[in-house]
Parts: sequence; C-alpha cells; structure tokens
Amino acid sequence: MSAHTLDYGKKARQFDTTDFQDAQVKRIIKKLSDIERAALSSQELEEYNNLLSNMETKYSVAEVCRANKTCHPLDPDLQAIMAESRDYDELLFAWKGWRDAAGKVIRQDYKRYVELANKAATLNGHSDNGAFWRSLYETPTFEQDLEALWKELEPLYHNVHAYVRRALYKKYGAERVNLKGPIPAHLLGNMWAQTWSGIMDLVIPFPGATQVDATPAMVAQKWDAHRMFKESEKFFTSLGLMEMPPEFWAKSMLEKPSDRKVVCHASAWDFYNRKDFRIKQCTVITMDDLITVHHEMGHVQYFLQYKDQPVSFRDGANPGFHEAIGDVLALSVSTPKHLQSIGLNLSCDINFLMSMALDKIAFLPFGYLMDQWRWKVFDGRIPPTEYNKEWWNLRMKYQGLCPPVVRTEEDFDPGAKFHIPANVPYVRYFVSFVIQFQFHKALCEAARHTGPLHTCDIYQSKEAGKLLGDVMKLGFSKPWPEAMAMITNQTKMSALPLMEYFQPLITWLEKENAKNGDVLGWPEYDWKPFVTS
Ligand SMILES: O=C(CCC(O)(O)[C@H](Cc1ccccc1)NC(=O)c1ccccc1)N[C@@H](Cc1c[nH]c2ccccc12)C(=O)O
Ligand SMILES: [Zn+2]
Repeated sequence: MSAHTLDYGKKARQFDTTDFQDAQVKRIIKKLSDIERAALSSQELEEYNNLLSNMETKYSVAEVCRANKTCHPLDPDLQAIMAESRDYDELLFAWKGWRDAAGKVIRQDYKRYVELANKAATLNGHSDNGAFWRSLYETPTFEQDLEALWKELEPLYHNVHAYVRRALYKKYGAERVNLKGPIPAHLLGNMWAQTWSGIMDLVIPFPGATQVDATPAMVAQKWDAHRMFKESEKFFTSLGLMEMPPEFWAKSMLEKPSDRKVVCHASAWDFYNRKDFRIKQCTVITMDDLITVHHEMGHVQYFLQYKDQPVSFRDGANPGFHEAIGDVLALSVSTPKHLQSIGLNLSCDINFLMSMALDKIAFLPFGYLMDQWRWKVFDGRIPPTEYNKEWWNLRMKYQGLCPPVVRTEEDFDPGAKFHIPANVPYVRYFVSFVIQFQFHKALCEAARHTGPLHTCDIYQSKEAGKLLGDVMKLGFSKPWPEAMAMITNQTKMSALPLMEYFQPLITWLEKENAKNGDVLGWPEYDWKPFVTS
C-alpha cells in the first residue's frame, strides 16, 4: 500500500492544480498528494509499521489469568464478565487485569509511534498527526462545531448519568457509589464504560413490562452468526440496496476461529477490485452483536455503492459517514415493532428509549474524549509523563467516571482500548452518533413515517433506500456538506434530531431525578471508592 501511495503521490505532486478547471481532477490530485506514512524514510517506515504491528499483536493476544491458572481473552470472556457480573471485585479483577495485560505493555511503543506519526504528518505539511486526522473532515471550524454539539448534548448525558448512578448506588452501596461524585469506571457493563446497555437490568424503569433485550429470544431460537448477517442483508435489500456478493459469504470470517489467534475487534475490508469485500467479526449471539453486524454491513454496503468510483473516491464523504450507515439501519431494527416482526421481543416506550440511551447517549462523552486525548498527545499538550493522568482527567471531565483503584504513570489505560494501539481515529464515532439521527429523521420522512421519531422503522422503504444509496454512490467525490444536504436538505451537523428522538425519555428522567433529589454532575469530584484488596 505504501509503495503504491508513494508512486502515485510522487506523480500527483508534479502538478500545480491552481488553474485546473475540473474540480474532480483537482480533488483526486489533492487526495493522492498526501502520502501519509510513505513520506518517512524506508528505515523509519519499517520501524513505524513494526510498532503498529507489535501494538496490535500485543492487544490481540493479551489475556487475564486467575490464581488457578485459567486465562481469559477479551473476546468473549472479559467482555461477558463486564456485561454480566454484578460482583464488584470480579468486575475489578477483569477491569484491572485487562489494563495490566493490554495497556501497560504498549506504553513505550506508543511513545515512539507518536514521534513517527507526527514526523510523517509534518512531512505532508500538517502541524502534527492530529491536524492530519482532522483535515479529513475538510471543515475549518471542526473543533468548534464538535464542542458546540457536546454543549447541546451534555445535559442529556448528565440526566442519564445521575439516574444510572442512583441505580448503581442501590446495587453496590454508599461505600462504592457516591450520589454526588463520579462513578467507578468498572460498574457500567462495559470494559471501557463506553456503552452501558450491559447494566440495563439494573436501571430498567418498568421491570414489569416485557423485557427489551432480544438476546434470550435469539438464543432460544438458535440464531447463529450466519443468520444474523442474513437478517441484516435482508434489511438492506428491503430498501432496494445491494445484496452481498458470493465472495463476501465465501471469504468473510464471521466467527472466532478455534485454531489460531485473530484480531477479534470487528472490521470490514474493501479489496479495491470491485469484487472482494469481507467482514472479520468474532460474532456472539447477543442483541449487542446484532447491532454490530448491522454496523459492519453498513461499511460493506458503502463499499458496494461506491465501487465504480476512482480509487481515490472509494471512501466515506467523511469518516463519520462511513460509521453511520449501518447504525441508521440498526435504529430501525432495534424498534420493538421490528424486533417483533422478526420474532424477537417488544417492550414499552420508556424501557426501549432507556436501552437506546444507555448506548447512544452514554457513548457521546467517550466518543468525544478519545481523540481530545490523542489530539493533545500529538500536538504535545500531553507529554508522555502525563499520558495516564490526563486520560483520567478527561474521563472525569466528560464521562463523570473515576478509576476503581489508584492509577499511576506505570499504567497506560488508553492503550487498553483497541483504537489506540490500532491507530484508528475515534471522533468519527462521535460524528456518526450525531449524524445518524439526522439521517434517521430524513429517511423516516422519506418513508412517510408518522408518529414519534423513536418508533420509526424504514424497513422496505425504497424511497429511504434511494436517498441513502445515492449518497453512498458519491463516496468521497464531493465535500461531505453536499452529501449531508442530499439527505437532510441542510449542510451542517445538528444535535436536534437526536434530542427529538430521546425527548420522551429526557422528560421522564428529569422528573425521576428531581423526585430522587439527585444532583446532576459530580461536584464531589475528589471522592474515591473504598478499596478492599
Ligand atoms: O470500533 C468499532 C467497530 C469497528 C469498525 O467497524 O468501526 C472498524 C474499526 C477498524 C478500523 C480500521 C481497522 C480495524 C478496525 N472500522 C472498519 O472496519 C471500517 C471499514 C471501512 C471504512 C471505515 C472503517 N466501534 C466502536 C464504536 C462503537 C461502540 N459501540 C458501537 C455500537 C455501534 C456502532 C459503533 C460502536 C467501538 O467498538 O469502540
Ligand atoms: Zn465502523
């Protein structure tokens, strides 16, 4: 890839496109001219690639062992413990163990990776690697736009955070949860506390109503990975979008193999030959993974829709668009009405909206802080001596979380999250979680949906499918505001559709939190949970 990038980059850089007339030619030459890591000397490029390979391997083989010598990988063991265990110390075993096994061990590699990534970025004319990552959005006001979106969404998060904190207080007691303080980071049902649907049973507003998680029904009906992917394909074709080609089914890895170590974090792959497209996923039979299946299938649908564009344009309008496609469909799949239509469960409105909020609203501060930390590491505002301290400052500031045990600069907690060792930017998911509701609202109007936004299911709407398909066909050929306007009739990111979707829940939460006299936020930010071991 680097050899190809270098060859085409050198050719592209021979042209001064100032007076070129054809906007598409100018756009292709501009994109080819950024040769990224290929700008490094061959020796430094080899060092850089080795660092990335070492970090990803360390992450993928890491496991946590018990005193009795049984060892647990992240997928599926530790993820299951974090979602299912309600034992404070068992959760702490998995949480601390994973950070010792996967994060701590890559701190030195990461320090050197930052130096080389920045060197490549400056050789391509950027001030640092974070500036290069942000340049992919072609939006001069990008950082201000993101901060404005976060300020609009923060009150929703504070309401969910306060409500969940009270539920955890009831479960784990006053020594472990302070109703005016941050929440210990290992109690939220997920290894990184990035989505909280794992603890839905602790926070469900109306336990009497039919339950909202489809997992038991999927297991009872003996769903397997293939069935999950086929269900997702059926949704795409119901919109008039494309089915998966035979090579996809022949060459994808949809389940964790038993004979070799693989990178289990889900991913989708375009082989740029218009025929070969694949997903690699260690699928487990849960509702959570049914959502991830749709997410990955969204990437492949995008590959299929733009496969006839020039290679330089076979990319998302911006990285957030690529992350949003699958999630837009998953918003329809998740509705009680749709789940019932495929034989899974249904539930009452507030319970349903709570389960959606535990993933979509809880995620926002995490989606935002991940690259806040990395941008500051790349531009030098966070030196290696403060990697972990600044990480926890951001985890406190945005998510209202605190570490369950003391952290030092011997630790490297950001390294315990896939995207950090894997060199995958993250603000794309924050952008996706905002724009997917803008797309959902627009597609629901195209599908002539009436009633509240959260009940909309665009299944079988060819009009909705055409809107989405036409944008995906553009790939990266037009600036993303144009693609945004094709779907939503306006060019900016907006938090309003997300807020409209969750309005019934927010109203309910504000009343509930007021009734409990709960504080919004964590004024007692210095509080620490009682540590036994
Ligand atoms: O990482 C992912 C899914 C993986 C991916 O599909 O985004 C994958 C990440 C990746 C990128 C590069 C190499 C290896 C893995 N991205 C892609 O496969 C991909 C493919 C083509 C274009 C762009 C991205 N989700 C994030 C955010 C997230 C959490 N919960 C979610 C629920 C629904 C959707 C996203 C999330 C996470 O798990 O923290
Ligand atoms: Zn993705």
